[in-house]
Amino acid sequence: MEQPMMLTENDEKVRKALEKTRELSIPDEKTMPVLMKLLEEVGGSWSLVKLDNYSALIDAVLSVDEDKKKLSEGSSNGDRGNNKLSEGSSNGDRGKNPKVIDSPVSLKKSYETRSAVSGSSVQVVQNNNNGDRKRKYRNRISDITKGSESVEISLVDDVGSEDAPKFTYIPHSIVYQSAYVHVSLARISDEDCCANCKGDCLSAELPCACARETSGEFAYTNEGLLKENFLDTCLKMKKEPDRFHKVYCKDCPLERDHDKGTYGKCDGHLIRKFIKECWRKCGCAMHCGNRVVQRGISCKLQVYFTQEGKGWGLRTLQDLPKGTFVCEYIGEILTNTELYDRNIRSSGERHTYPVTLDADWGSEKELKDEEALCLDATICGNVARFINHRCEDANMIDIPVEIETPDRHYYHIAFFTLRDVKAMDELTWDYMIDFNDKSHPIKAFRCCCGSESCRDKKTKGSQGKLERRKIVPTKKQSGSKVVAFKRK
Ligand SMILES: C[S@@+](CC[C@H](N)C(=O)[O-])C[C@H]1O[C@@H](n2cnc3c(N)ncnc32)[C@H](O)[C@@H]1O
Repeated sequence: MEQPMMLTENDEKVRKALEKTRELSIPDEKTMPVLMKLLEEVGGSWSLVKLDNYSALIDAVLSVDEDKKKLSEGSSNGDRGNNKLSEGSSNGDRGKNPKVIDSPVSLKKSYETRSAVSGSSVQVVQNNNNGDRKRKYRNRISDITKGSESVEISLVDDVGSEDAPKFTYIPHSIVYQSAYVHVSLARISDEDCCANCKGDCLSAELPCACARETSGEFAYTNEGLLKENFLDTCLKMKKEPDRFHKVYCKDCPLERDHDKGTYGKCDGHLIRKFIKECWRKCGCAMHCGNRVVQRGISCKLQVYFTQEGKGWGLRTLQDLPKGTFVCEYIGEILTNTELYDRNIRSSGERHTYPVTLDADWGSEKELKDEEALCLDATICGNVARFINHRCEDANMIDIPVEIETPDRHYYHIAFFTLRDVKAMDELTWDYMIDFNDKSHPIKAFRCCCGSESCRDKKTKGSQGKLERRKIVPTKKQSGSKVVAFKRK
């Protein structure tokens, strides 16, 4: 008699497989028996199990759940015979029974095909009880970044109802057409860099020129977290902007009536606190503690389909301490006019993704159109395009970061955690929408944030219902907000 395959969690290969399924919140107890069965089926071939980022294993584990569900549905219909859970393929009744695991040959064939479509939604072809072949979509993309970030970011849809989001993943913002973003070494003066530094600026006896922006103290701790006092001041500025200094544009792009070519009164732009990171002209190394955002995403993140009616959302797969850099807001860099034109042409999509870069708008007498910029992640963007809004008690904040140019028409927007965040918690951001601003020409979405302090009072009792409405910023509050337009 053949000996059953013995697997232990200490086995390196098993450990790696379990890591993958844990990312999808599948407990090890559920994975282990399926993994053993799968290995038996494929003749112990780990290369088949690992193929396409463990898709065979993940599918097999998820199929067990689906099959159990079908079995219980079937038994309540008095249809027990046809829905018996198939233990492999030996009963010759495949047409009627949902499959648990394919034969090695079909498995290999199916996953070879799947590898070719890796990065798009996975189509599972299943037989239903009547033997009809029906298509069911279960979105699970192992890495939406397509290898462009240093970590993989998966996308899962437990609800199983939604098509995979259509957008192009880009890890860095790109000028769409007319935006003026001029990055040049000549523009970086000696005061804006630390050419004489070496290694890690945070370990130096005295803070270098790059700490000047943050009053001679680096914004980051030696552990790579944003300092608490810096975070707290940024939060205060966001919550109580009227207590802080504002600057006013002569012709504010947010107040422009694009049809008449006239401008309303500027509501003012907060003088925001910037982080300034070391960059190319600096003498320090890439591991310098004052280079956090530019090193990119390092947390384990996942895009998932929310249950509350917010569409896709972003969650963390690991505990994150307060002050952790999560990701940057990446998108196409558009001028305000380009965004206006894009919005006019858009057919009122449910989700919108533009964010203004208005931190410097009031500091000049005249702001040219090619200098009034925003980031639009609708067509091209990174994982931040999935961050949903939460009123008042969001767990992240957006902070402007200067990296490659001291010219503040263009800067980075980085998200940091505002408190300790637990693994599997949704990552949220307060978009600063005034849901009660009836005078605004474009209505915001109906908020389903679930916060006790939700500002969208009129939606109380109607959570989960979605309306086709557009994000708009409040004119009274400040921060990296979505762009407003004057529309007839
Ligand atoms: C930047 S996107 C966030 C990702 C989006 N949920 C998706 O599926 O692509 C912003 C859009 O998400 C939705 N959204 C974000 N936060 C929400 C909330 N608290 N309640 C309802 N919808 C929300 C709105 O449709 C909004 O226009």
